[in-house]
Amino acid sequence: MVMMERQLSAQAAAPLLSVQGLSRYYGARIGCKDVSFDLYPGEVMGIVGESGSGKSTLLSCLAGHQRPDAGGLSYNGVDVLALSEAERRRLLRSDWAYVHQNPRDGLRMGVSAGGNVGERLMAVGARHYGQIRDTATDWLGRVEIAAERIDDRPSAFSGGMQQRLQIARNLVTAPKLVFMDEPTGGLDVSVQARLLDLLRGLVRDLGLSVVIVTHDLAVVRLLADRLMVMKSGHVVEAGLTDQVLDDPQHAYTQLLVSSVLQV
Ligand SMILES: Nc1ncnc2c1ncn2[C@@H]1O[C@H](COP(=O)(O)OP(=O)(O)OP(=O)(O)O)[C@@H](O)[C@H]1O
Repeated sequence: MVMMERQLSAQAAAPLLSVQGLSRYYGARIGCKDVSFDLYPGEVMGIVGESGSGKSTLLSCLAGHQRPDAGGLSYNGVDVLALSEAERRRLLRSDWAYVHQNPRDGLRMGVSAGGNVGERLMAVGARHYGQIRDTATDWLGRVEIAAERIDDRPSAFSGGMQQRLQIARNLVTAPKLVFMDEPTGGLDVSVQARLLDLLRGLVRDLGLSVVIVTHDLAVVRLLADRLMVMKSGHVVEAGLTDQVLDDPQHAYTQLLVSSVLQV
């Protein structure tokens, strides 16, 4: 037991996720190439770049949705690429979460809002119906969905509500690492701003470690501690978010930043 505690405290100073030389090809085409970074507990890493730069490919390799062709990936010191399918699924259920851009990809549309949140709790062992419903109600409140909507299906919700429900479904099991793919994309600007505020509060309150992909620099400015800029599958610049955005070194990052300023 003491040894386990020692191991855990040693891990607190170690990276949660460690990525080395990750590459993924689609035939001869580069999806992403030679990406390396460490993500520490409680840290938010933003990945930005134009369409086709490799953000989604990288995120799906990190989250275990596709297998990289080369490179290493370890989580809490465990070699993720060496896990069996069953072990990987357990990790995805217990420690990781994935927020899709389109809430329909991350929700079960035929199941009530409460059921969408509750079934995640059941997947990690919760059995007491009353407690599951109470926790689901609490989480609906945290994402600003009225408790009276608990039995409604997501199809009766607005896009912003659906996205907030997807976030509740993902965070209810207290994951340590959350992958987010354009979580505010496809929403009205005013809805985006509110959702972003909500996400920022949750990330801070829960001390989440996050890898977030977006093409929106305002999203990373608000959420990300660090930033990686991708172009044609490669990371062309990386650093603290404010540093990269206020003083971009690479010509492509300068272009990204200045094109936002001109809008
Ligand atoms: N399933 C696939 N088959 C073949 N090539 C693919 C596939 N998915 C992505 N690619 C290619 O890999 C490269 C990176 O694409 P990716 O979707 O990762 O970029 P992205 O930055 O996420 O773009 P977007 O912001 O538009 O989603 C592109 O050249 C793309 O054409």
